Amino acid sequence: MSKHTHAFQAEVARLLHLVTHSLYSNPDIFLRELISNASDACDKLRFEALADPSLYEDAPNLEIRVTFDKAAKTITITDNGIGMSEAEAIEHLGTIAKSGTRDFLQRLSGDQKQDAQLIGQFGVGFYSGFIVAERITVESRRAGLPPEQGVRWSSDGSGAFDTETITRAARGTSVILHLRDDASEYLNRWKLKSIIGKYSDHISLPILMPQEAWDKDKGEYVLRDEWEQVNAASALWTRPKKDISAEQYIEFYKNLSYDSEAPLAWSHNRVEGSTEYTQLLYIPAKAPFDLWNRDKRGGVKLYVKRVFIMDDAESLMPAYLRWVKGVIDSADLPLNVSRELLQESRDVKAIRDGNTRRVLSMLEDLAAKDRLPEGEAWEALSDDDKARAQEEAGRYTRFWAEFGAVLKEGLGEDMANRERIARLLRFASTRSDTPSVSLADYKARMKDGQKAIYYLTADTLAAAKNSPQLEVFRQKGIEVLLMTDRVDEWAMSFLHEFDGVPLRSVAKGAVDLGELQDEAEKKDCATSFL
Ligand SMILES: Nc1ncnc2c1ncn2[C@@H]1O[C@H](COP(=O)(O)OP(=O)(O)OP(=O)(O)O)[C@@H](O)[C@H]1O
Repeated sequence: MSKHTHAFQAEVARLLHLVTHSLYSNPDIFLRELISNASDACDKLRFEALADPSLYEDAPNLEIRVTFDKAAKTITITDNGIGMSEAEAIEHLGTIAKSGTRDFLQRLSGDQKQDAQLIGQFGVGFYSGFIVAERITVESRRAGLPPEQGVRWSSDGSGAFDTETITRAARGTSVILHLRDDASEYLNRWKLKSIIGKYSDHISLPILMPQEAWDKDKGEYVLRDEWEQVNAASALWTRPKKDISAEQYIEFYKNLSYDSEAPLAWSHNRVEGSTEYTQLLYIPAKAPFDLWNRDKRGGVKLYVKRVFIMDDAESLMPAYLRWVKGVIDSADLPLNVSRELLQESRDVKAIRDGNTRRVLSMLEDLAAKDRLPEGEAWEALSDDDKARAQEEAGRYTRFWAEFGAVLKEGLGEDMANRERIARLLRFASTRSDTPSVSLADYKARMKDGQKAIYYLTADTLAAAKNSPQLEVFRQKGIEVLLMTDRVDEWAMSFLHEFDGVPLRSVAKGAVDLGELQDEAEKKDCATSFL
């Protein structure tokens, strides 16, 4: 049972330094992170046990227990999930595997306040325990290994950690936080219970806490041996819509996405028919920093009958919608579905098409409500409706500023929905410096006799506006769309017309302004393009 000391990977050491040294804006999240790990560990066990049911040993009911000890100043979070072998503990708790956390480290600015906020947004998983703990001990035993092959991992969060082999009868993991003196407020049942209620209510496993009773002799509350479930423990998406409040949807989104901002919109549906599934999809308010990484598609989690299957369910969402977050729970897919199978499955294709259509209609809805109704239409609204309309106005503009450029990829990627995507596009133009002009707006104000929608691509708005190619259009009072995203030229090459009107780049040689131009002007114009 010898003890070994290991150095943390340099990146972990940096992260820990930050966690322990920065003023943390919301220390409560340590519990959310550790409960989420415990829940993941149970999901993993359930998944592995599909192939090998003996992994359940004699404890098939998966659960998470949270308790504390005032005298010892500890909080313990225990799960009976997959557990870790000694080698796994060394690897998983000593290095950072997640690319997200690495990106996070790269983005650190050195400004403590800003960086502390960033941690809040990302959540740094296990290491957030060090926000409140001066030492963390983890005791674990992997499902399937004998009790003598348990492990104790321990660290004070500076450069190194120790491991030793222990005997542990129960499968799974206990994370024991030895609290710092200034974190003793967490040695309180009510406090822990309310944090669990706030952040972890949706966790689909029971979270248990010991009950408390008044001890007359001691003159204080003491913990009893009886356990009480403190979360609702029904996966949020399985509950009927009418029983879920907006706050619960938003909190679930924050847990899912690590985004600190509320989403712009969500949509929750049970889809019935030849393929049955539940769909809960969110449109975030802010783009992630890795939006341009087309390979990264961790937004939508796939469950099969409430069993978590995989995280980066690429097959569930096309690349141009990779920023959508949410959950799909299918009743039809086999539980042991593999990545390869996912790609071939007709059910999955149906789910993906359904998701795409759903997101597009959420965006259409946001777009329709982006501007407040005017005149009589506005007057006709009740006060409640006016308030709602005011709240919803401007959301599509926000969406477009964050995600518009990625949505344009859809023109090239998703032929079936090209028309719908085209209606969602917004551009700056010779009439508007902000990207607020839709193709429909443009078409509605085309001049009599104008036969095409004109656009110009350039590196910047200033360059576009100063382009000599616009001169003739200005003279004729014809609006030109100004496009400055890198993706524009590529994307527009897929869009030849909109609602029966052809699209023309003003840069592509002589432009025929048709009846709007007399012959002499046409000649001038043609030479000016040579
Ligand atoms: N309770 C646990 N049971 C089993 N393994 C665990 C447990 N907690 C952590 N681990 C292991 O340690 C790894 C690192 O945990 P950490 O929380 O830092 O990152 P993560 O879980 O991968 O990411 P995140 O928590 O941000 O989703 C996990 O991926 C998992 O393999």
